[in-house]
Amino acid sequence: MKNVFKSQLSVLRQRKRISQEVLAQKLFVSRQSVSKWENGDAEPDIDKLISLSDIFAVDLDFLLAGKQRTDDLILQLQHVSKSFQKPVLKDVNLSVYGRDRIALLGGNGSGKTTIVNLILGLLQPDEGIVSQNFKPQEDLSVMPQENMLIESLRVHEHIALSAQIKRQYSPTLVTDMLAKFKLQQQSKTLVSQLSGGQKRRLSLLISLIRPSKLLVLDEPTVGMDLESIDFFWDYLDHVGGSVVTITHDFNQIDKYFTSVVLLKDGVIAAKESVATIHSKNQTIEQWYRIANKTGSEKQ
Ligand SMILES: Nc1ncnc2c1ncn2[C@@H]1O[C@H](COP(=O)(O)OP(=O)(O)OP(=O)(O)O)[C@@H](O)[C@H]1O
Repeated sequence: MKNVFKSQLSVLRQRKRISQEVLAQKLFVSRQSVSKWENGDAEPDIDKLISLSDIFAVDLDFLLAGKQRTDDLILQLQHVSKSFQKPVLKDVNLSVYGRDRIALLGGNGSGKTTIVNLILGLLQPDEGIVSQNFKPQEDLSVMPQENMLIESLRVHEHIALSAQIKRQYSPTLVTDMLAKFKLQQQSKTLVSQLSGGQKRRLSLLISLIRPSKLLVLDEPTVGMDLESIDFFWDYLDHVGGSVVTITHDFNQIDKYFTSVVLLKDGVIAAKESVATIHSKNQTIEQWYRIANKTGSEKQ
């Protein structure tokens, strides 16, 4: 348990943006004790473990072993196959739990968007089952790859309309969201006149108007400048619920995700928790490069 725990502790602490010092104060221990736990040189006793799971709002299983509770299952793909002119997905199994943040990885054409479309119900599997343990109309939020914005509306009108559709409208919501997403100056701009990055920001804003159990994102940071990318991941980190994202933004996967799923040749070639990868002193990019090699490249 030690190896996974030390990585979980460090990831959860950084995600909460608290220093070792502050965590130590909360637990009435020395900063050196927290440092030793994160280095794997010592382990906390059970009282401290329980306090840690409270502070990070995670289950003990998740804290110790990166495992989620099975009663928290919100989405499951079981033996899912999908073909177009040729097989794209073959017998894919994937489970998403309550606080999962899953990065879907794989080369071009490996089937990532097809999985997302199956999750969203935009496609039906040829074989197998996609079961959702939530109400899609209320609990599912999406930021698709293509811009689905209404270009003829002004930014503030679009936010107000989306909020009304999602039954979240309040007089202050539009101004609050514009401020949070740094789009105040574009409030009266026509959506058609926004830059590509501003459109992605507005898409994200709209997908987050309503809290959801599952947020699905397809290459969300494509077309954003560096400042917007940082803002995006930082903001996403404060979103409750589970997140399934297609992204190859490896630095961010290291920081913000709980597990990675690698698609190759129509199957899930590898699935691993980020804590386990870190416990082997690998970054996600290093893990991906090894796991995604073809058989002949590995020899
Ligand atoms: N509607 C469709 N009709 C025919 N073929 C399709 C359709 N959708 C996807 N495909 C094919 O299925 C394969 C997987 O496509 P998919 O978009 O899921 O891959 P991806 O991993 O998301 O790729 P990328 O990284 O390039 O976005 C590709 O060969 C693609 O051409």
